[in-house]
Amino acid sequence: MPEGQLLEFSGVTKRFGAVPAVSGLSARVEPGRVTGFLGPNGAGKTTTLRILLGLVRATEGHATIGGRRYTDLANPLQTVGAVLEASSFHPGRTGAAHLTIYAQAARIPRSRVDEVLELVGLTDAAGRKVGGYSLGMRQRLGVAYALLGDPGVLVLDEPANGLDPEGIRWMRGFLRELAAEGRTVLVSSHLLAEVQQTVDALLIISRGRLVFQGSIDELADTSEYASVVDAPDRAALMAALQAADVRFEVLRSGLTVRGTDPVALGAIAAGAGVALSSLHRRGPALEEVFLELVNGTRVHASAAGVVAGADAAAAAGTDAAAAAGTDAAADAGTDAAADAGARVNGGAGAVAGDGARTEVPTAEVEPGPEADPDHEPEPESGSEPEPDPDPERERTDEGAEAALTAAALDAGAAGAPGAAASLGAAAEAWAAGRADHADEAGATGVRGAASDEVGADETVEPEFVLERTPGDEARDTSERPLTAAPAAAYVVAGTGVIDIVPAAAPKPSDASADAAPQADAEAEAAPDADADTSAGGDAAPDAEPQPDPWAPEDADPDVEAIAAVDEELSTLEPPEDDDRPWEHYSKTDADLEADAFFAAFDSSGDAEPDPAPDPESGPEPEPRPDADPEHDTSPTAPEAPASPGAEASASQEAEAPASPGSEASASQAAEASDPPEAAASVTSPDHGHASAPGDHEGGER
Ligand SMILES: Nc1ncnc2c1ncn2[C@@H]1O[C@H](COP(=O)(O)OP(=O)(O)OP(=O)(O)O)[C@@H](O)[C@H]1O
Repeated sequence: MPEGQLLEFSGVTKRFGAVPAVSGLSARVEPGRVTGFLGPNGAGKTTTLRILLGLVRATEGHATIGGRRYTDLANPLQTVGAVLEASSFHPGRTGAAHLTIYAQAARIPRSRVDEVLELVGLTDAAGRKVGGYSLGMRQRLGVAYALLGDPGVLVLDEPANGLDPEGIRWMRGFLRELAAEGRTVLVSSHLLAEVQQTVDALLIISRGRLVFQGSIDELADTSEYASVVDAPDRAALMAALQAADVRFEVLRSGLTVRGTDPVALGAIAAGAGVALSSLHRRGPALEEVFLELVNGTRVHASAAGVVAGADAAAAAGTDAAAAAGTDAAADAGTDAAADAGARVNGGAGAVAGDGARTEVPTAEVEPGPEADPDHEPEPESGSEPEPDPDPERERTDEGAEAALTAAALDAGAAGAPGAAASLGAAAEAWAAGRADHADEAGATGVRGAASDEVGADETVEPEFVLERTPGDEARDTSERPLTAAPAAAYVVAGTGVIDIVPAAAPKPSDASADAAPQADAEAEAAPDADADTSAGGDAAPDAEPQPDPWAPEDADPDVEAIAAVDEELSTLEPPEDDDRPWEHYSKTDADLEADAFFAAFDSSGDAEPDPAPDPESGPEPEPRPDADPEHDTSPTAPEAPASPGAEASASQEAEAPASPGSEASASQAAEASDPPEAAASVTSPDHGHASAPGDHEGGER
């Protein structure tokens, strides 16, 4: 039986620029229980969980799992199963293929895939592509992924999202079972009602601060509770209570007693031989208590030290002021003063939950008593960050850090041979590369490698996925030569769910590592063999012959194995009962002809012939009488959009409409000649690294 581990947060603070996402959070999460991690939107739950999972670096403090930081775990996948969001699975892979690939990378027996699919009730849908899964099915798949390594710790971010009532009931029972087995289960939610029936313990945060820690029973003060008792013979009951010196109020619903709990009342009635018709405890609605805690009008002793200096901003109901924070306060290390509502002038930048930068309206907050400059903020319990023993951790390049994290995350075991090791090494190669070029992160458009600045998307999702911007090619080849292209790399979604990206074979003229995500996208297209995959097929005759990353002699053996698993487990045809047939639509010959016909008109206005075609790029493409789907899915296709050669190909493709019969390639070129779009599809936060099934499935719509 897997062993649950104690999770500890010690003075965890995270600031994104001026935005304090988490402030001095100290808490414990015990094994053998389901712990709810509650807070309103933007309270800092996800950030805290990401810190726990090593996906985000804490500004101060640390979080440990069984006394170790995540990055120090020997077998992370077997220790912690985590799902931070349900949507980051590649839509072109089947549920079974996803899990099999992760299992393989972590050296988990393949039989475990069937087990976890069964556990989450997805056996029947195992062979369907995730693009056709409902949100609830993705949640289940996320849980299956988390359980793959049979870990003792489960960390689930809003697992009930998207589940129907039956699914929510299932999830509740399932989590309780896992906790009953001794595992540590930490579940976030922004609704108390959602977790109320499931959790044994609660952590509640508001604006990054812990405001409650304890059991649900402890949420309200015992003095706020009353017992209501009644009996068919009410007079006899009243006499019994009076004899026991218990004061009561007579209401229509029964006798209301304060200060005596229901057990004691039951005993008194039993002692007097009075049969009861009702006995229950009545207290303030827990939802109200929760709201009061998060808006700062109620302070609970369990977090008294942490929330000391009651938050004037909260009292004034000015969330914006709290979110804005003040640099001055942060600099002075007086978070309490910042929250107390030091006057904030001007709008402040903040990042919305979806990662988009938004302007927080100016909030003028009169300083409350705690904003008094003489006011000494109370020390936060346990918030003193321990000095980090490892100076390496002090590096500010979060991209590199995240790469290392990812390497550890899925490698299964440090130094594990085979796929896990080679993939981990690849991630480390990236990490090293990023560390050396941290200052270039913004310029090269590597998302997630930026600093803590507000607006920087610091999630780890794209750490190994380059969004190419014009000029990247030059930097890639001259300023950042890679001595060896990684055999494969990870794509870590912002959610923490990881995908494995086989990379293109190294090639001097190409930053081959950059092609990896595209290769992944195309890898998905390959089994489907659809017609208008990309312009790569047409580009092939013009460009230098490219090594085929999928040819057996060029492919890393492990990558090949992964591709084989993919192919084996991917259904080429949707099942008959498929409820999303459009996800699997493949273009017919007639569709292709129509595309070609209209593309000729479109291109005549949009795609000007290139007056000076690059002489290096080879001869004009041969006009083709028709668009040959086989040709379009040429193995060289993966490299075209992401490599420098692709631009040359694309510009040549723009000429194609002038050549009779080449309209089909023109339409494909139009799709391929927009590298930023291709890059965006690789790093979409909604899909981890793919924006839509059609992007990867050879023109499926
Ligand atoms: N990468 C980032 N860059 C800048 N600010 C961020 C970033 N990630 C989170 N934040 C900010 O940190 C705060 C906490 O966000 P977080 O996502 O942790 O909250 P949450 O409690 O999980 O919210 P929700 O319930 O809406 O998911 C918010 O103000 C958010 O805008």
